[in-house]
Amino acid sequence: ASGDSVGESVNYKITGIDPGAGIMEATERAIEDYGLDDWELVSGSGAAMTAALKKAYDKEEPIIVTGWNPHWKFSKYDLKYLEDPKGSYGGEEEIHTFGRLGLKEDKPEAYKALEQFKWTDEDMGAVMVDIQEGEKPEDAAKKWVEENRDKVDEWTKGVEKVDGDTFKFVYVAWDSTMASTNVMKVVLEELGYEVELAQVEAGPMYTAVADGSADALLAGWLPVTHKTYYEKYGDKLDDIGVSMEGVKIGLVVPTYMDIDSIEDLKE
Ligand SMILES: C[SH](C)CC(=O)O
Repeated sequence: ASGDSVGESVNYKITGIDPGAGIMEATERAIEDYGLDDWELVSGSGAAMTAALKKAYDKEEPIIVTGWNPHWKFSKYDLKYLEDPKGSYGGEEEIHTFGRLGLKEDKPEAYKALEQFKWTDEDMGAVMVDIQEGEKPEDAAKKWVEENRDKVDEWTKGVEKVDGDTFKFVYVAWDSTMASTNVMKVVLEELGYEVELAQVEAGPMYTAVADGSADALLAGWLPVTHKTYYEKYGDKLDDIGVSMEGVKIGLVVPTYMDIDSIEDLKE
């Protein structure tokens, strides 16, 4: 009912994603920091979160989700981040590429391409929107590579081709990571690699690169989102480089909700 508090209007629930995601740890921290004692963070998956967002948005009902940029939801819906005056979500983040120790010696060509891999949220957004609109991730990636040959040529500048070497990426089914991992699969295949993609949860994504059973991951969100994973595994990872700057995480709501800050959830 309109007289309800924002908490009552969403049954004091924040709709999250997979439990291992760093944004979930950051949201638990926000619940603590802002004293949101009656509130519950509901875990699920990236897909379940966007399905719940669509359902609420289409009926202009209140909903609060764990959100991040880049993400196609911002081009599909009118959304806003809740201000985070206590800084529970940190500030601007970078997406790092982490390789297993020894990768530079074993697969120098792939390593150099990963070092040179750098793109913008618009680039990634184009792939994400195509996937969200029904294109297979690999087809959306192929289309982007063909339409952005100049950028891809920068990534592969000075990189020798190989003949059938294997390469294994691990990734979590976050829309942003599916876009980057499928694009780099196409790029490494053009260099002659046999590329395998393994979809895993966030913890296993880090342990696979740390124990060397996978070659690389493209979703190292730092300094805040994956701080815990980096503290645990950082000494067993090679930080190959930053593929994107200026990304962010936080709580996101439709603009039709008249709240502006995480503080407003306290009422
Ligand atoms: C792509 S999501 C911000 C990643 C995460 O929360 O761990």
